[in-house]
Amino acid sequence: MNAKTVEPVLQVESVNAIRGNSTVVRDISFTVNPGEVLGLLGANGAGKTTIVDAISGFARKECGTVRLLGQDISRLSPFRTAHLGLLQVSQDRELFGALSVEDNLMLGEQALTKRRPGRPDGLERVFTLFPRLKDRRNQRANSLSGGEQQMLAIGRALIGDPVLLVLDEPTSGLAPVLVKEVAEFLALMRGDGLSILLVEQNIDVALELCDRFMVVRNGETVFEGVRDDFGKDPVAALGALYV
Ligand SMILES: Nc1ncnc2c1ncn2[C@@H]1O[C@H](COP(=O)(O)OP(=O)(O)OP(=O)(O)O)[C@@H](O)[C@H]1O
Repeated sequence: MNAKTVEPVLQVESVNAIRGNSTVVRDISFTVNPGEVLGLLGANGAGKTTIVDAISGFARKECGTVRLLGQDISRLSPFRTAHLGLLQVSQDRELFGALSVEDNLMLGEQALTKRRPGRPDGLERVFTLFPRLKDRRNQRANSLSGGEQQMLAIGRALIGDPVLLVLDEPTSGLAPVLVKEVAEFLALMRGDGLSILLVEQNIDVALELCDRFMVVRNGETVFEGVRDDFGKDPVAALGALYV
């Protein structure tokens, strides 16, 4: 495939983003190509969430451009970017605890229905990918394990048929056994050819899943590259970029 002919799913150009009254992210530029998993990495407070929030419209941009499949989405609200297929799963998952697994998933389908009316059943596609959600379809979301809740939050985004899936630290706060489980279902999604922007602090998970890596520190990009760029000890090389 000729790389020059492939239109990126996401193009971010020279974005500065604001939290409160401060510019906490400066001059961020990157692309996500179709079927690629781009890892956005960095230590606590480096600016990862602000970057993805600026892309999806949750955080204010001071300047810069964001394009989704070539369309300028820089000034759109999160609601509009979601309807164009940029679906973000936030760190706190934002599930409706008192609602069933199935009802939580059906809420995700609303984004799809507005964008592409008439598309057939997404629920079954999610249940095929995550049979455990099918087993628990009538259970309340707040009765699920942490890993299952993450699976549900991602399933709800998948049901909206994302052009780009943005995952903000899906393994955050999970016990090691659940981190492994989440990594396994992310690998399944990767195999499905989804385009994913993955915010991740866990170096092992990132190295396992990402095609390319971008590391930020103090709101600026300090590294962009592929696994081979890390040399013989990628865990150490990547860890050194965090500090
Ligand atoms: N509402 C706010 N007002 C001012 N500064 C903020 C606000 N929210 C976040 N910040 C600051 O912005 C910077 C970037 O935070 P951000 O949450 O994007 O980092 P992060 O890399 O996602 O961190 P974490 O991994 O802890 O979620 C931090 O220095 C943080 O203190």
